[in-house]
Amino acid sequence: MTKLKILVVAGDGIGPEVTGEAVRILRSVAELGGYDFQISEALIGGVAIKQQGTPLPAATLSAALESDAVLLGAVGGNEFNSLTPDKRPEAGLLQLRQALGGFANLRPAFAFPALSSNSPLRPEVIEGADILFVRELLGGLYFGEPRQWDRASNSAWNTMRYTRDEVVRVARVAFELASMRRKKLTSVDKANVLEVSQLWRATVTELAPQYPGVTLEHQYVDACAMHLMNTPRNFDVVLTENLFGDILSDESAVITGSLGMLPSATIGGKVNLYEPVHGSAPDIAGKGIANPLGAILTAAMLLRHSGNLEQEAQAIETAVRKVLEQGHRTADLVRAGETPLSTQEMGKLVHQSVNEIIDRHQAMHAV
Ligand SMILES: NC(=O)C1=CN([C@@H]2O[C@H](COP(=O)(O)OP(=O)(O)OC[C@H]3O[C@@H](n4cnc5c(N)ncnc54)[C@H](O)[C@@H]3O)[C@@H](O)[C@H]2O)C=CC1
Ligand SMILES: CC(C)CC(=O)C(=O)O
Ligand SMILES: [Mg+2]
Repeated sequence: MTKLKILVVAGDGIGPEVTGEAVRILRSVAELGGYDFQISEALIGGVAIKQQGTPLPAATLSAALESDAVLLGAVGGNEFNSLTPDKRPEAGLLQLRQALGGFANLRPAFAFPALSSNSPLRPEVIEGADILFVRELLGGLYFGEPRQWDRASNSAWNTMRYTRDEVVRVARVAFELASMRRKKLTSVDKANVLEVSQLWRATVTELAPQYPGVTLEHQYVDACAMHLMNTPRNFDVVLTENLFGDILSDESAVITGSLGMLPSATIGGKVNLYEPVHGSAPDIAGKGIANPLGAILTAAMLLRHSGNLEQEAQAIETAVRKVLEQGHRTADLVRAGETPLSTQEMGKLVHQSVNEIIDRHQAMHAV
């Protein structure tokens, strides 16, 4: 029997709202499949600062390290904006990522046919677009030392630093995933001006002969940002460093129709970390209107990568597609004149649909 110890760190803003819907579905998958999912919760981010004075309490960190998978909502909030980065809710997430050790953040972004009119891009541009970002998650500017805001000299600096080994390990993940997909890898950098990008490009190029079935191309990040919007179908797997991947994956929400649609999984470390791509969305938090589909699709990635439950992962993905095809939309996806569903209403519809798909599958196999 599949056993999974899942730690849920819902965090701030819409984090608890959207993870609530993902967890409801995970519990249901466990019940229908007879799996043993032990799901517990812990504090992270702004809520942890308020209750315990730190964005990543020791109890959260140890519970995370003892889990098979961590499901995160989002962290951050406007009330923390005046704090220095090391004290902010986001620091808790960066510390957690570092401790869990996952360095390859997989961020799929693809066009849902039912949402083609939600994208400002023309339907013929996005139709069939299916991109997998492999974003390096433990290096670059977010972690590089030195970092400082020196008020005396009115200057500030961060450091983008990578070692060859750090590039090799994430590039291997990207090459391998590309070889299982459409066999094209686009490595994104800024090698025309940054030494760190020259190391990145040289390292990726050096690995390429080990993956003869994969076509490798390089793009500068500025041009890539434009190509993603003009010709998204030309991309298969996109490999990039931490900051560039953060930006390009949010940009690619335009292909899908909403940032609220995008899931992610971080693999390669001691414990995999699963989080939707979006943040805590303070502008809509507490209203019950956030789109839970990114978080729900994140739960599907958790079942696939940590539970080896491919069938259940696909059941969730199919349910999301179906509910969208039936015309159901949260506020971020409605068009003029349409009535939006609440977060919970959308979650319940997907939940129902997942149950029906799994029930049907079980009935077929019982015959
Ligand atoms: N993984 C994480 O915990 C992340 C945290 N953040 C933090 O979140 C806070 C807010 O950052 P923003 O730049 O506003 O980014 P954001 O991703 O929270 O929101 C950007 C825009 O997208 C909308 N949006 C995001 N998720 C949505 C959803 N599920 N349904 C409907 N609409 C959605 C928001 O309403 C907002 O208009 C900041 O403190 C930031 O540092 C940002 C990104 C990732
Ligand atoms: C630490 C996070 C706030 C950075 C981010 O935006 C992300 O990982 O998507
Ligand atoms: Mg981001």
